[in-house]
Amino acid sequence: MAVTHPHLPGATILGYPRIGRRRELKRAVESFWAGRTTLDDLEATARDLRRSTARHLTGLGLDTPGAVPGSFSFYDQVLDVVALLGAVPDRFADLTTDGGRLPLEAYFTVARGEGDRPPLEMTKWFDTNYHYLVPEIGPDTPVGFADDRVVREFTELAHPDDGGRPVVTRPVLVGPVTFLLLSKAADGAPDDFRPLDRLDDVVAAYAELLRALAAAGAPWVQLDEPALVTDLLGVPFDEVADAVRRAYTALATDLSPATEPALPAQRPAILVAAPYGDLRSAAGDGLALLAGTDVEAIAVDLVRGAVPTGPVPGLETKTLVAGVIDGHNVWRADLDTRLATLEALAAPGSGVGAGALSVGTSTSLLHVPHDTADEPRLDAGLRSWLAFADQKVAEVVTLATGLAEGRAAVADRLAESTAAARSRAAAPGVVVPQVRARTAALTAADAERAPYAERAAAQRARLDLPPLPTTTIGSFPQTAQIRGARAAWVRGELSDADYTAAMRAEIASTVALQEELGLDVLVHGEPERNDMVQYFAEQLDGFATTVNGWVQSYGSRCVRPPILWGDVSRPAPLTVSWTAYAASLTSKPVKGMLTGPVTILAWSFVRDDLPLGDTADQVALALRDEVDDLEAAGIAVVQVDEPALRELLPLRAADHADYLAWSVRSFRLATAGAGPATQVHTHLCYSEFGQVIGAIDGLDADVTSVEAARSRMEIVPELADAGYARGIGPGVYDIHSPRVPSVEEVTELVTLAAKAIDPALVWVNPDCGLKTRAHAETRQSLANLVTATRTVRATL
Ligand code: MET
Ligand SMILES: [Zn+2]
Repeated sequence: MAVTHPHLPGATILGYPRIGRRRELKRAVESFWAGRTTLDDLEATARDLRRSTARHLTGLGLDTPGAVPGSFSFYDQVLDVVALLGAVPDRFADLTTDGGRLPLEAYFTVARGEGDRPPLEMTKWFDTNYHYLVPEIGPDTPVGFADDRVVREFTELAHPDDGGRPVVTRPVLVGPVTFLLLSKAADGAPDDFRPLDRLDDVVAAYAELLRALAAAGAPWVQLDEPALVTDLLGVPFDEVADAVRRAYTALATDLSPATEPALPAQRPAILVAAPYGDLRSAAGDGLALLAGTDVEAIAVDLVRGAVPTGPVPGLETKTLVAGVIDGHNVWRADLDTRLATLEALAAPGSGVGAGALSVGTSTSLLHVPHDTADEPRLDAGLRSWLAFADQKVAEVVTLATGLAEGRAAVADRLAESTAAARSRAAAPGVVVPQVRARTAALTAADAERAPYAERAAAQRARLDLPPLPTTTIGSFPQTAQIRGARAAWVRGELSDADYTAAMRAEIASTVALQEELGLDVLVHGEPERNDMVQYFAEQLDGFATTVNGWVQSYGSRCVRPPILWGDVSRPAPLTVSWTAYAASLTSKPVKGMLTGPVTILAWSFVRDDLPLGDTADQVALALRDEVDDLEAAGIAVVQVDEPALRELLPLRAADHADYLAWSVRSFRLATAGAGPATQVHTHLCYSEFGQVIGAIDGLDADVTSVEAARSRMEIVPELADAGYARGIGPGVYDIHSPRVPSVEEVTELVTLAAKAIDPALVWVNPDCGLKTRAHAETRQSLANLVTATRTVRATL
């Protein structure tokens, strides 16, 4: 039975950036890690940040109880649930206190590892650039209500001790089903054990938390269940549905202890949020599923997901939070059309039958920067088309006012939004006829190179490489000295000429090092690149970069994604002078290094007024021109990195074919201008590639290097089984740690690879670029890699 509950406020957001407008939390956490401040200092900074954020959001118009999300986290929202439950892996068990509580210091240890205790693994959160920590759950992992931090954070804002304005927030947590579906089985768990087997225990702990929140006076709680919008978790919909039904039947009930049945319902009203995609798919109807439970409200993503039309049984007793403002991108919304969507949903004749309607964001605003006002250097026109988190809050509030009071009440804001949309559509650079004409004229032949056999022969003749050629993935250590030179150059303290000289000196020593080590295909080392996407975005037309547009990538790590706002073209060569300089220093082949179209899009804010595949073609053509210029400069090997190929894979299986078609095509467009004697490499990392094996083959690169050390070359037999028959460089050591791999270790992995596929195809290289490593360990690791390769070569 549903409890009587207050209506959800008319306007809300699913979450807000938590790192701080000036990255206060990042600084505070890092200085605590460095031992410069105490735990008390850190807690105090965090409390101030929560307080100022809550009051700020109230001031922006989220001013009714429950409207402000309590979405703070010290590191990661999934790790927060691990802490809530005390569900820490055995190797950290000694860090918990009585009752399984994980003190904050230990919380960070679980996130970051310590000595020989590796941290939880990290992986991408749905189709975003945010990384969460993967819980490890086994049959005996402790699960209980171990930590009341959520309750304390609620209370501290509802009853502030600084005499300031109280804010009644809506605590936000990852829901129990999504938590378990994102977990992996703990080491040593029986083969048939799945984390979801612990659902009842986890739900019991959430029920206790809900009781405690109710006792503290929380009217609402938000449980995020994005597991409902994806087919990528490998669990059939029926099983997810069954888990959701069980969890929310247990939670959305009167939680009074059985011994005191006369007590009123002892829990907050529950909002289940399903961000990042469509609740309804060929696999099943998640909206009907949630509507059939007794939760009080459901938040749907109406940016990615379709707007429901027909009746949804059960929805008549619930609030529908219509996520019409994109939480995942930076564009100002066309409020007029969004309001029309809301009006249609709210109309008594709409047939959807929601009991009440709230206006919300499609996802948490975690994925966008704070405020466009912090970007004074951005072109004023472009800035007026953007909405960062604060602008999005204002949009939500405007729409809610328009819905409640009629269009007249927000007429001026609707008009402003329409005017911004018009100015954007008409602005120079948004549509560039020459760029459009070039993509429109593309034919299938533009994505085709000569047959592989012909290429392979031409490349053999030109490059004359030994069997098992050795190479690296591109970057060499980005030392403090390199970064210092760049910072001084950006500040204007180092002249262009001096900066170029400093980078050239770095390139020269990197080339010398590779020659000394005896590597076969050299690289220039990428010292001039601040970041593998930003470097290109800064030079291509159609992109803008920000100064304060930080978004959390993981933990205290933040990135500033470029904004792709217009048609993309290449005004001048991007990389040629550096690569050509490196090549002038050696007689060995030097590999040119480009970032591929999919990765450039994945790590930027992309435009919403052109299909992604079309934008990818534009980027591809810019890169194609660069490949031409590299060839003309005599470069014989060009690598186009696509580490994000798997990351952009849509959450729904039905969308995969289309995505794989345009992503593969854009890579081929970028590279197919290369003549047969030019060897094209690609590089993939960061994920399991099982789901995109066909696409890897489809890229038609002459050589593919791929992260493989931690999985012990697993990808090689998979590729061989799929009929892949071009060069393959499975990574032979993990570059994420300073550990130097031994000769024996590398020998073993190279041997493994050479057994799993035709040894004539195998290349030897690290898992990924070396930019985060130090010099000494890099030299030693690569020396071992070369020695090991020579040993295996001798056996062939
Ligand atoms: C994340 S993939 C990185 C590839 C790039 N060429 C590098 O070596 O840094
Ligand atoms: Zn990589």
